[in-house]
Amino acid sequence: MERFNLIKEVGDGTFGCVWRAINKQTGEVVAIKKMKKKYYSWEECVNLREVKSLRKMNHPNVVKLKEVIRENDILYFVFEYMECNLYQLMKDREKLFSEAEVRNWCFQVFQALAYMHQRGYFHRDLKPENLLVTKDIIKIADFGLAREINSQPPYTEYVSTRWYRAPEVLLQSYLYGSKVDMWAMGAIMAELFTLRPLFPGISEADEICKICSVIGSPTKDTWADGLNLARDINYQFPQFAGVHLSALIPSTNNDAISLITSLCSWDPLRRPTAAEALQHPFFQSCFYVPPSLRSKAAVIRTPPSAGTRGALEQRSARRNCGTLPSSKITSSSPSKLHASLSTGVQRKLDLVNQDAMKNDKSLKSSSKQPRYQPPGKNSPSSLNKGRTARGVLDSTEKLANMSLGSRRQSVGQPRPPPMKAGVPWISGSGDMFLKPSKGIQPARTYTRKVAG
Ligand SMILES: Nc1ncnc2c1ncn2[C@@H]1O[C@H](COP(=O)(O)OP(=O)(O)OP(=O)(O)O)[C@@H](O)[C@H]1O
Repeated sequence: MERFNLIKEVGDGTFGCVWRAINKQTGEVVAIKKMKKKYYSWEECVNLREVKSLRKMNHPNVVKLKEVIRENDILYFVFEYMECNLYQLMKDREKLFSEAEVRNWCFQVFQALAYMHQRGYFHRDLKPENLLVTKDIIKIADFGLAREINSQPPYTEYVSTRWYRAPEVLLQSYLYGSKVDMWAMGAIMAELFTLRPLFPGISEADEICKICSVIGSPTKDTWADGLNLARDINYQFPQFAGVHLSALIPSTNNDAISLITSLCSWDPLRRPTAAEALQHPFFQSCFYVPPSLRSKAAVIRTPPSAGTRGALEQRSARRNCGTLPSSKITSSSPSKLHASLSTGVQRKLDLVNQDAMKNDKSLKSSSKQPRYQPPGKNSPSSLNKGRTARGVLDSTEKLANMSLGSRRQSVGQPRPPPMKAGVPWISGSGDMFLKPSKGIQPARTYTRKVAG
C-alpha cells in the first residue's frame, strides 16, 4: 500500500471505507476501498477466481476494479476514482435536475445493466449511493455486498436500504433475478425527478405499504405470483387503489412516467429488461445503443443523433407534507397519499443486529442530511409516532410474525442456478438467492451513511 498516498476518506460503507488516493508511481487518482473485515489468507478472500471475473467486467458504466491487494490481513480494492455519488448530488439540491440530465444518467445505467444482465450477473443493491458520477458520466459501483452476505460475523447481517428493494424480495421470493435491478431503477428514476424517494418505507412492512399506496395493491391480474408469495407467508396486502405517477412526478413528461410505471410493475415479468428499457421512447434521442445490448424483442431504431434531447423544461414542483393513509382507504388523493415525495423523510437502512459502531456513525451522518430529516424526528419511534394508519401497523404486525423458515418449509423451492447476484465473486453459490434468515420485522432504522 506504500505505492499509494491516501488523500481523503470519501465514503464509509457497510463493508469498507473508501479513500481517494494517488498512485505515487503513476500519479493516477484512484479510490481505495479498505474492507472492514480482516482476511487472514488469500483463500479467505472468497474466490479469487471471482475477483478475476470482476476485473473482466469491462464496461464504461461499471466502475473499474484495477487491483486487489491484501496486506497485513487487510483487503483493499483499488477502483477507478469517481467524483461523487448520486445521493450526494441529490441531497442538498434545491433545483430539480433537468429531464435531459436524468435521461442521460439513466440511459448510461441501463446500458451497464444490459451488459451485466446479459452476462448473467445482477447487482441487487442498486441505490443512488451506488451510482457514481464524474461530470456527466455515471457508473455502477459496489458489487461486493452479495459476497459479504456469505461471510462470517461481524458481517453476517444483510444490510441494505429497503427503498429500492423489489416486492418479490420483500416477500421473500427465492426466485428473484435481474428484474430487481429494474425495479430499483424505477424508484431511482422517480427520485431523480423529484429529489424525494418514491417508496421511503420505515420498515419492510411499511415499504410494501408505501408501494401499494403508490402503484395500487396487486391483484391476480397484475401479479398473481405475488399473491401466492403473500399467501405462503400469510401476508395480506393493504388495499390501495394507487395513483397515477404523473401526479407524484409532475415535473416530467409521459414517456418518463410510462417508463417508471413499467419499471415499477409488481410483476417482475412485466418490467422491461434493461435492453428493452433502452429502446423506450423516453430514450428516443439518446446515443446509439450497441446492437449487442439491444433487446431482441424491441424494435431496432436507427442510431439517433448524438446526445440527449436538449435541456427540457424544468418545472420545480414540490409537494406538501402528508401522512401515509390507512390501508383501509381504497383510494386517495395523490397529494395526501404521497407524503414520501414531500416529507423530509430521513433516509434509513434496514439494519438488524447492527453493531454499536455503525449505529453511532449512522446517527452522526444523519445530521448531515437535512433534506431527509423531519424536524424533531430522529428516532424510529418518533418517526412512527406520526403514523396513525392502522393498516400500516397491521401489516407490520403480520409481517413481524413471519419468518423465512416458514417459507422454506411451506414452499421448499429449489435454489435457482443461473443468475448471479452481486457480481462474480460468489458465482456458483446458491446462497445469494436467499435472503438471510431474518423474517420480515419492523426493522431498526438508521440514516444512510454517506460521507461528505
Ligand atoms: N470508485 C469510487 N470512487 C469514488 N467514491 C467511491 C468509489 N467507490 C465507492 N465510493 C464512495 O464510497 C461509498 C461506499 O462505497 P461502497 O458502496 O462500495 O461501500 P460498501 O461498504 O459496499 O457500502 P454499502 O453500505 O452501500 O454496502 C460510495 O457510496 C461512494 O460514495
